[in-house]
Amino acid sequence: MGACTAGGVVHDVGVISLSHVTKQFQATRKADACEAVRDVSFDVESGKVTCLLGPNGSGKTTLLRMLAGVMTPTAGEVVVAGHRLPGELAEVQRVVGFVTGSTRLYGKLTGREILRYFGKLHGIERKPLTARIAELIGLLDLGEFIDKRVDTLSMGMRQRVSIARALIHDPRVVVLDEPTAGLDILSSRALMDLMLSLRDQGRTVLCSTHLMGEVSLIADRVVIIHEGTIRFDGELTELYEKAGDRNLEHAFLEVLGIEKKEVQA
Ligand SMILES: Nc1ncnc2c1ncn2[C@@H]1O[C@H](COP(=O)(O)OP(=O)(O)OP(=O)(O)O)[C@@H](O)[C@H]1O
Repeated sequence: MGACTAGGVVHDVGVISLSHVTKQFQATRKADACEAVRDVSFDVESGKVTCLLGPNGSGKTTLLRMLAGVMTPTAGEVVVAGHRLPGELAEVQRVVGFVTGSTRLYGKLTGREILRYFGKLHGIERKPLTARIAELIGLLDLGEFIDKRVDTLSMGMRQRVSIARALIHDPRVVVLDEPTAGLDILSSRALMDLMLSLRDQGRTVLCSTHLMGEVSLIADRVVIIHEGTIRFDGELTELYEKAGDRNLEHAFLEVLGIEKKEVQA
């Protein structure tokens, strides 16, 4: 793993490293065969927020699942913080926090009980775990509902507990799949602030989103995927340069090669 310096801060290059990664799904009774991700290679560095963008079905979730170790590539190599997947899954799970909308929380437990349970699974001692839970309650504003049963919470409240659960072990690599889906403006802002503060602490943050407003607020770097292949990989400033005096949405559509059709329609 190399290092580069930007603004006097040393960043680890390639904290997440994907090399020629492909994922094919076999045909089932419910779905056709599909190549969701095709020959994808890129590195994600620490001390930056990288946003992964792409239309519905472009392969974002599949890609994020593979680098969080919950799905195995058909071909190619995934290395996270120096640990190769799938062989070193336990090591990867120790350093990665994966926030995904598909996380199911056990409804009969309270948020605090869930955080305690996962904290213990990560081997965190009682005292530091109590302190970490208190910290996350503050950061994600969970105070009002942390002691209520999860099956009595709203979708947005559950999402906030789910984010806290993914961050309980204070991971150095944070991977978030559309984390603000279902959150109100205040909670979305709080989460974006949290991502920025993780970045400022030198963590690696990779986040998928559909919202250009979010991208402009938090992204240092943008990766655009379409039909399973990478179409853009660069600094946010480069995407702004593509946009010229237009907005980011135009630059996004241009990268996808569908801007002209949209304008002519
Ligand atoms: N388990 C699966 N079996 C078969 N095909 C799948 C499976 N999971 C995803 N796919 C297909 O892989 C492609 C990429 O899906 P993926 O969920 O990664 O897209 P996405 O970019 O996250 O989309 P969205 O923005 O809608 O969440 C889609 O064509 C999808 O139908």
